[in-house]
Amino acid sequence: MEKKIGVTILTGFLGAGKTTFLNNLIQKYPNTKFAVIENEFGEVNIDSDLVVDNQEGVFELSNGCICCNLNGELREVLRNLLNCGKDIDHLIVETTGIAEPDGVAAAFVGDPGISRLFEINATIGLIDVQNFEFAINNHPVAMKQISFSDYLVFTKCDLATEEEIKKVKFQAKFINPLAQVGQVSKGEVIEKDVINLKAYSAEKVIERASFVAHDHNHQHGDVVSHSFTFKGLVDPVKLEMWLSVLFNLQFEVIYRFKGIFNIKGEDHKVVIQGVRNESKIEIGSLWEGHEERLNRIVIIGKSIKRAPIEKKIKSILAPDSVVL
Ligand SMILES: Nc1nc2c(ncn2[C@@H]2O[C@H](COP(=O)(O)OP(=O)(O)OP(=O)(O)O)[C@@H](O)[C@H]2O)c(=O)[nH]1
Repeated sequence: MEKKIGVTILTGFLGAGKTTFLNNLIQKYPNTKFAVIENEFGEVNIDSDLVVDNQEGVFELSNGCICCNLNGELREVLRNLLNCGKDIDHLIVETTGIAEPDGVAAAFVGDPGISRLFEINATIGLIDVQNFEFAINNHPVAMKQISFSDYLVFTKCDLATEEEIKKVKFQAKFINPLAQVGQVSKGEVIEKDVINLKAYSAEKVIERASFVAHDHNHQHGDVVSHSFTFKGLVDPVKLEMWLSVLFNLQFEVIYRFKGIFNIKGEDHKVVIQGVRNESKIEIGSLWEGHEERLNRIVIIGKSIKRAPIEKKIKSILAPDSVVL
């Protein structure tokens, strides 16, 4: 099978340090051939001129926001990128500071033509520790960016005290308990192997889910994250019906969905992720003999109530199942 091009999406509120991070990232991997897509809201794309040392080219998407009206053009740029004859290992998409990253990720997850050739690695969310409070209190999109990220990088740590950094990290983890975290100060190259996070792989989802405490909810403003753990065999047809309603009708309030299911008739863990109105279903590892077959779900979104989901969970279990 042809090797897919890894895709990393950079998100973060205006001025959070996305372009700075991008340049550091490219320098960190001198042997990786990067293509970069820069989306800028204005007609003139300045950020593309700020990307340094990139051999494989910077593709621009200007005068609109990639998460909404430029999504068709994103597909066009991806096609051009594949046809340009360059040997590309990894694609980085820098979104505008006001973009909703799920719309961009959905293009890579849901479009079969794209997902055949590109493999989403992760969404990296940049958080300016100094501007965090202002951004989340005044701009719902900043909340969404944090909620959706797989890896959160706290920037401008050189300008804040340890105490301030700790407070921001605590709050961000509260908003998104699934994300891994890192931090940078000006000019630093991030240590983590960020282009190989593989956050969308079944194994990584299973690994991250184990970090989230059982059955709880976190609330920050109107963004809430609920996690559920329950025993029993899940009926695949009922599950599919529920998720299809969730992803098609409620995707505007559900920012992120990750679930590991014990499906009736299946010896492997089934991992389902929701990205906007698209979903990704993967067969994960085998349930080990000694392992307790627990279903786990994490949902992050806006003003989501816990009780209806609990009710729904009971209704997707096969009739002979035991509920925790
Ligand atoms: N002190 C300090 N400044 C930083 C750091 N990261 C970025 N900056 C500065 O913050 C400003 C904004 O950084 P950018 O990388 O352009 O931020 P951006 O998120 O790409 O900005 P937009 O594209 O406008 O949303 C620049 O002046 C950077 O030099 C950091 O870790 N420490």
